[in-house]
Amino acid sequence: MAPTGRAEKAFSFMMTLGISMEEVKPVLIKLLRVYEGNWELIEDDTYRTLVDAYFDFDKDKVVEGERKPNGSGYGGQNSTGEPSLVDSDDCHLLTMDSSSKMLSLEDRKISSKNFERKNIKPSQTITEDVKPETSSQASHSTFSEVKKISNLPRGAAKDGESYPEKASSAGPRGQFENNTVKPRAKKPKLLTSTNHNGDICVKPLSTQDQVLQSNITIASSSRLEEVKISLNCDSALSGLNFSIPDLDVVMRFMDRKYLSSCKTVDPPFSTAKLLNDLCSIFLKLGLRKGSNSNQVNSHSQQHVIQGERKPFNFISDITKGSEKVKISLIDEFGSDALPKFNYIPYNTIYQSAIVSISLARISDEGCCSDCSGDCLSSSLPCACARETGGEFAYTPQGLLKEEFLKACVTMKNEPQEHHYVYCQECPLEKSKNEYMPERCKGHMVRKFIKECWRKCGCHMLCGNRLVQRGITCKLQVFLTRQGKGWGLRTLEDLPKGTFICEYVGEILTNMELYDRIMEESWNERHTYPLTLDADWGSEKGLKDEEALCLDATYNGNVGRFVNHRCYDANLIDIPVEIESPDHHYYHLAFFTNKNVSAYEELTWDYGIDFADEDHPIKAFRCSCGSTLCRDKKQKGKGKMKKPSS
Ligand SMILES: C[S@@+](CC[C@H](N)C(=O)[O-])C[C@H]1O[C@@H](n2cnc3c(N)ncnc32)[C@H](O)[C@@H]1O
Repeated sequence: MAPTGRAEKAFSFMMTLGISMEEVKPVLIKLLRVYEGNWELIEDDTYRTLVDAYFDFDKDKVVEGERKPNGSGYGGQNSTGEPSLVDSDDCHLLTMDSSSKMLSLEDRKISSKNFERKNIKPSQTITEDVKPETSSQASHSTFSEVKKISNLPRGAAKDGESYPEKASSAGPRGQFENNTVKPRAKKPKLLTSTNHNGDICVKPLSTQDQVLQSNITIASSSRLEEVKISLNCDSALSGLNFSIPDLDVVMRFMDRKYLSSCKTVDPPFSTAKLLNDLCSIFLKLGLRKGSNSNQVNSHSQQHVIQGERKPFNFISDITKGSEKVKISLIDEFGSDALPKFNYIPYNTIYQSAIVSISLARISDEGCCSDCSGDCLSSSLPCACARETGGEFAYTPQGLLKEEFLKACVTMKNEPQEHHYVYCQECPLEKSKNEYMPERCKGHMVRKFIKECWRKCGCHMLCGNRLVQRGITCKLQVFLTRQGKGWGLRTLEDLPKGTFICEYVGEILTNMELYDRIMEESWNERHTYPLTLDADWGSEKGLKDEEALCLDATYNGNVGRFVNHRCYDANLIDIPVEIESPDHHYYHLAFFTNKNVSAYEELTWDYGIDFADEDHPIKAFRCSCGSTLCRDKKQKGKGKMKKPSS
């Protein structure tokens, strides 16, 4: 029996706590029985009941060993005196009731093996074997090469024409000045191995030295750890199946116990109790992990012999600590290789791109040096709101304003002739054929947001500094089921207008991108370049070094995982000016354009025109699943009308 949508969501949520489907399933079935199928009670308060029930179940199973007869377990009362939910006999029967689509116990055990660092080979870094690239090859482009560039995701299209998508720029948080990505090795093999090192993987499985590790820092006053709280594990634990649990998971259990459930206001609360609980949760999770990891080894051997099962993968933070929030990655099916790229939180110049950032270029009229505090709370909008017609684009709650969002969505979905500008010499056409470039096909005029920046007098927490403060939502990279590869989803409900993330990559000139595509076979399954062309049409004689693109193939952030959806995607990409007053360079930020529920995939419309016969080689066969899908080659698709916004 395949899990229902609600069960799937519950499993996905528990996965984020590092608990597999196999482990959750018996508890969930029990709860459903006890609550007579009332899902609300289970889903309430972000699955609090399920987590608590699982935890009690797990505790009884692992710590107490053999379950006692009815009365002391889930059928009676648990140690906290709360009614328990499952009895041991049923539990056994229910565990046998595994559906073929769910991970079996073997899956879970084997999967843990994949957490081992050895499964992700120590990578060569991007600094190895590097040679600078030249862009000179571009001038020798042939017709077939020209065709290849059409493989890129393309920008919002005008009447059936489409162009490389726009993206935006560099270090919103002011980090990229003079940061140049070291020249990339020419062989993709080298580069693609730069991906995940130990920092971002779940720790290796239980070993004696881990077991005996002590003084594990759980909190500190700052990174310097002037004052810190450490956990000290008793060496007697080495005699048990104990392995250091993932601290992130421990903290989430604590959050759940105290914060999400508002237990902090209960009379029994005390700091000492909280810290004791932290220790006991650490112990319980460690024992669970230890007992799992012991089983892993034997089963992973079985895996090799039988060659049937593949592990699933879980990485607790793909950002390597470079974002304010951790972003996990999960492959519930164990069916795909881990993504190979280097995580960077800010756009970074690859080599020749010119991105002028200087305070002198920001005029006094172009910033708000006289402001202080929060610009959004002042009675008159400051100079930084001029770009958006004298009104700030953001609400005091940190969301995009409804009217602004609506105007952007309308422009994207229903572009009019006057929404386009045309270059005299289009960099895109020039990169395809330098000597006889074709006529510019037009670039969509974009609505920009302008954020306050360093010359402004306001606070870093000013409401007009949203994108530059970085990602704050709970996000997860996951393996999609529709053959789209990896995708991005939210782990929490998000209101319309929420900032999700930027699209971050290497800043390349258009020529460099072309060279990159030509030099390499570019046979990769997925492609990640975008064109920052919002300003191309409005300037005469744009220099090559000013016609910029972003490529997240080798270096990028979580934005590189956002898949395409035709028309009714839940994200919209909006150009944001932060540190660079000219619009050669800008940031491309994703915002939700509707309310999005937890565990929904986040998608944006790449603007690809699948019907464009001039570009027979498509970037991909679209499987977005939208009833408005533009890829009419997909079976069962008729002529689709654009939605009105
Ligand atoms: C920017 S990447 C998105 C992340 C990518 N899925 C991955 O696994 O890394 C763009 C690529 O994802 C795939 N993709 C995105 N949206 C898709 C869709 N609607 N249908 C099929 N493939 C899609 C295509 O291979 C495309 O070249």
